[in-house]
Parts: sequence; C-alpha cells; structure tokens
Amino acid sequence: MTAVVETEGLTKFYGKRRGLEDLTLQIRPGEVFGYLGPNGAGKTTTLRMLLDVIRPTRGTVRVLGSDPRDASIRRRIGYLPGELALEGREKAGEYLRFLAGVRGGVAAGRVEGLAERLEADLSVTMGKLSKGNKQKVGLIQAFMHEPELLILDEPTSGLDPLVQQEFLAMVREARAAGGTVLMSSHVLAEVEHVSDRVGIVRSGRLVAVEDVVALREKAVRRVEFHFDAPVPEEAFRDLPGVRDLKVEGASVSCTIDGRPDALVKAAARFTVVHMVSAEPDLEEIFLTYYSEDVQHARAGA
Ligand SMILES: Nc1ncnc2c1ncn2[C@@H]1O[C@H](COP(=O)(O)OP(=O)(O)OP(=O)(O)O)[C@@H](O)[C@H]1O
Repeated sequence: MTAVVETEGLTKFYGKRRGLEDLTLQIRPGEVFGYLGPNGAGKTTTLRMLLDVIRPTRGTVRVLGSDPRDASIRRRIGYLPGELALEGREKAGEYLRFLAGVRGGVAAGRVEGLAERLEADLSVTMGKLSKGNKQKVGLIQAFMHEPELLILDEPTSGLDPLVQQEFLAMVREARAAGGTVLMSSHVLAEVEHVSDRVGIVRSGRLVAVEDVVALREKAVRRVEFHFDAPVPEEAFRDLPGVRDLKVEGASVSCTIDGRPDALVKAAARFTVVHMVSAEPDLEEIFLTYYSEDVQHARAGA
C-alpha cells in the first residue's frame, strides 16, 4: 500500500531556528491522522512543506506519490492554511465559485450544502468576515472538490462546538468516501474522536505516533458499578488492570488501567442497576507517557 504522505528525515530550519527536525512519517490511504502539538511545535512548518509553500532544509517528502512541487497534484488536495488571508470586497460565495472553477469544477449544490451545514453566510464580503466565518469559508474551499487528501491546519480553531461537530462529521464522510485526512490541532480532545492515529510533535520533533484505539486502552479511567444488592469483594479482587478497588455494600468503584473487559465480566455476574465510566483523559496520558520523550526532545533542541 503506497503511503499518501511520506516524509523521510524532513527538516526545516529558519536560519538557525529549528522549525522541524528529522520527521519520518507515513500517512496511510483512508486514515484520519491527528497531528498534535503545542504552539510553535512545528505543525504548520510540516504542513506547509507538504504543499510546497515552503521548502525543506533537508529530507524528502512525497505527497500522493509525487514531489509537492508537482502542480498536477494540487487539485487532488484540499488545504486549509493555518492563517487564512481572505480579504477584499468580493463576496465569499463569489470567491468560492471562482476557486471551484480553477479546480476544474465542483458538484452542483456542494458549496451551498457545506455552507448550510457549517452555518456560513456566503453573502458577506471577504474583508468583513468574522474569524469564525473565515474559518468556515476556508473549510468549504478545502472540502468542496471532494479531494483525495485533506490537509487541515488547526481546522477547529474559531468554530463553536456545534459547528465543530458538523466539521467532524464532514471528516468522517471524507474518510468513508475513501479520502485521507491529515489535520493539526493543539487540543487532543478536538481530534481524538475522529482520528485513527495521532502523532505528537514537540519542539520540532515527532515524539510519538499512536493508534487512538490503543491509546484509549492505555488510558486510566474511573469506573463505578451499582448493584441491586450487596456484592462480595472477592468477586472483584485481583482483576487485571483494576486498582484502588472499593466495595461498599451494593457499590463498587475502582480505577481501570487498560481494557475493562475482566471488570465488566465480573460485574455481569450480578444485577447492575447503574454504571458510571469517565472518559479516559488522553491529555493526561500525553503528559505522563511522553514526558521522557519530551525532555529528550528538549535536551536535543
Ligand atoms: N517564517 C518563520 N521564520 C522564523 N521562524 C519560524 C517561521 N515560521 C515558524 N517559525 C518557528 O518554527 C517553529 C515551529 O513553528 P510552527 O508555526 O511550525 O509551529 P506550530 O506547531 O504550527 O505552532 P502554531 O500552532 O503556533 O502555529 C517555531 O519556533 C516558530 O517560531
């Protein structure tokens, strides 16, 4: 299977300042890849090199099997830049129609459909668009031609929660249609529900690439069960991954590390009347699991 995006030792220095160093990464066809890192980590630098907006200091990069300099791949990509320069007196709708023409046409009603979903007003002139509306116009132009590859720099920034949900639905649809999505964010919670894998970049270095399902399995979460009658403590003792067990009458609470399977099966032997399981806090994992890598990366800076 040929990677949709493939980089090897990709490095960018701005003078002496490190933007990104030694990135080796493959994005597989049909996956949603969340590219995460704090401000200044090197996300925008990476994405810009994939689009040939800036050129690498060293290393190689292939996008859709070609060199990013190859202009023929552009219309197969939808790109949302981190900083959108949308200015002027043209109406947003006119601008999008113009872009649609440049890209060789867009399905009828597609722009209007996306605008409706994102609640974007296309009758506003570009110079007068609010930050949120600019972001929506940016998203529409990235998605409208149903590209094979979407490269989205901080796509959720400036969107209110309901519109964020709609955006995530658009990402899922793009994947269902066979597309590949690479999107950056500095907030894991905004991308974890839609990403298949996440990569974490800090101080210009990729410190981890993880499968989101595996990551969730690693996560620690609080679980509570309430039964219709008191339960014996022995039934829950020494279960794999179970810690801080408390059995009080008809209630059991504990922390579960990894898969909850054994605990759920133990609980299922009694009558469960209520259950609470907190979402695993993946942000917490990043801070704990990768702290050594982070320190290592910093030391190398
Ligand atoms: N044009 C530039 N000239 C000099 N340094 C730059 C330039 N662009 C980025 N940098 C530096 O490169 C590093 C990585 O920046 P980059 O914008 O790629 O990070 P980022 O992860 O996208 O962060 P943000 O979310 O803040 O945009 C930072 O130290 C930044 O200051």
